[in-house]
Amino acid sequence: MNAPAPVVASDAPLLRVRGLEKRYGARIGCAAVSFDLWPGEVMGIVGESGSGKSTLLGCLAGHMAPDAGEVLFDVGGVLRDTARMAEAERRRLARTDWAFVHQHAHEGLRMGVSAGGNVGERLMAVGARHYGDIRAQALDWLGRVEIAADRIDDRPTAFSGGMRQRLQIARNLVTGPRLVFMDEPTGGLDVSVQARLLDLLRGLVREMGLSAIIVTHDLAVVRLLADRLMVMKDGLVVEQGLTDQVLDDPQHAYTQLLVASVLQV
Ligand SMILES: Nc1ncnc2c1ncn2[C@@H]1O[C@H](COP(=O)(O)OP(=O)(O)OP(=O)(O)O)[C@@H](O)[C@H]1O
Repeated sequence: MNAPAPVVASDAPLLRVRGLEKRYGARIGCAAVSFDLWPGEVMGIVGESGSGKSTLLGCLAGHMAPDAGEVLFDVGGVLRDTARMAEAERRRLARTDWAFVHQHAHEGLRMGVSAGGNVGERLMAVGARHYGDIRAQALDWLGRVEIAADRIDDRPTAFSGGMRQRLQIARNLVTGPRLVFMDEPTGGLDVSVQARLLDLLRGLVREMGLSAIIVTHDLAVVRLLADRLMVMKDGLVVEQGLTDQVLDDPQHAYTQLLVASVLQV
């Protein structure tokens, strides 16, 4: 008989990860990753290229199956292992409770559908049916991400990189997800566009009390957005703690190097 699922109190974490490991043949993608994410908390994951950030995010978001460990998510007050639940149930969670903001906006948008449609179809996916309400909410969200109302019928192909990324954010947040995964959300954009997007994200995170996990190689992003920080190297977590603490007083030699290399720029 299966052991009963642990019932969690209201002060329990939203996400509990224990001993997570993913290998690609003999190569480690990530290993021995453990942490708790609390409601309303933003965690940044930083590390050099190949350190395992995307692998970890992919395992957390259910895009790939870990080889070992648990990814426990609070579903109705019960911590459920999302890595081992039925595919249909995980897909439902991905639609209702999670959001995923890709680095490249085109991966998270439907390029052949209007801006309003991109936002509206997510509402329809969670049951909205009234056209007027859907359009009104889409319009409201376009405004929140600073896209002019008269662009609602334009396709994202007619948008700039920064606008596309803001549209992807609107599409992801319109349904009020409980956990948002972001993979280099400001990567690949001009510096001035990055700054504006970062400002916008910071406003939304605070206003909505978002719980989020943000992968980035940019320490400015975590400094602005993340309450807590996890530093990865060669697939392992070498340091984690409060963002300011880790960046201002890094303990691990690799983190010291990372912080120093940014200061020199
Ligand atoms: N599909 C794959 N097949 C084999 N090895 C892989 C695959 N994907 C990733 N790896 C390896 O796993 C390790 C972690 O890669 P990962 O992409 O997670 O790192 P990352 O920190 O996200 O890097 P980047 O910042 O460049 O995206 C690396 O050694 C990488 O070569």
